[in-house]
Amino acid sequence: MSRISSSRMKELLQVYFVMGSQNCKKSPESTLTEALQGGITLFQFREKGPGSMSGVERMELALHLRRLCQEKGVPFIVNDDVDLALAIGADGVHIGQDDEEAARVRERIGDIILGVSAHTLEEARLAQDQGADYIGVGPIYPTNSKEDAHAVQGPEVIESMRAQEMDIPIVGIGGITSVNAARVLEAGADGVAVISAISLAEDIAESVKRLRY
Ligand SMILES: Cc1ncc(COP(=O)(O)OP(=O)(O)O)c(N)n1
Ligand SMILES: Cc1ncsc1CCOP(=O)(O)O
Ligand SMILES: [Mg+2]
Repeated sequence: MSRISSSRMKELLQVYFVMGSQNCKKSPESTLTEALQGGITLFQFREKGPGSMSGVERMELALHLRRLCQEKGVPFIVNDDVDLALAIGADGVHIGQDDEEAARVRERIGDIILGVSAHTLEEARLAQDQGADYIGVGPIYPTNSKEDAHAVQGPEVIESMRAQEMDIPIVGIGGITSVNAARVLEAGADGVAVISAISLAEDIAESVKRLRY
């Protein structure tokens, strides 16, 4: 296997659904099934925060959701937990600045997808040098889905990274909806990463379609 190409990574980032059972009104299985029917291009299992599962229950949920993604050919990324990603044969891992160091994670995971959160140009450059395939930038807008989120940055942070010749695949995250997604793409993002605009939507498949450009 070899590392994913930048052009393929950019395609996969178009509508990136990030979710754990704690984010869902319906069951996580139905929520993901409907999101897949709507056309999400990438999925991140983020079972974390108040109300989330742990232990065997969490592992079983991960395996079930991974199977749903496999059936639709959508890559399955695990948030934070490199051991879980390796144990279940995930397609990738997403880590932040407070997680295990990106260079070390790259050594452990081989060529599967590595996403790293970056809030500044310096963090973005370091992530790229340490083997990230994409960076997640945000929160772009205010979010209710992450208690310890950094300060809101606005789409300008992506504009400024692109102006400094950062060509790495970028996904914006935080408070993104069908109303403001176009602005995030205009700023230079390759796609949008979303929790609540999909997981809490009345019509989940339709909410995904409205995020696709
Ligand atoms: C696509 C994407 N971008 C950013 C994040 C945030 O990661 P992190 O800063 O490690 O925070 P947690 O999600 O772990 O709480 C993400 N998960 N996905
Ligand atoms: C995981 C994460 N990282 C930065 S903001 C955020 C939460 C995004 O959730 P929402 O799309 O509901 O604002
Ligand atoms: Mg993290």
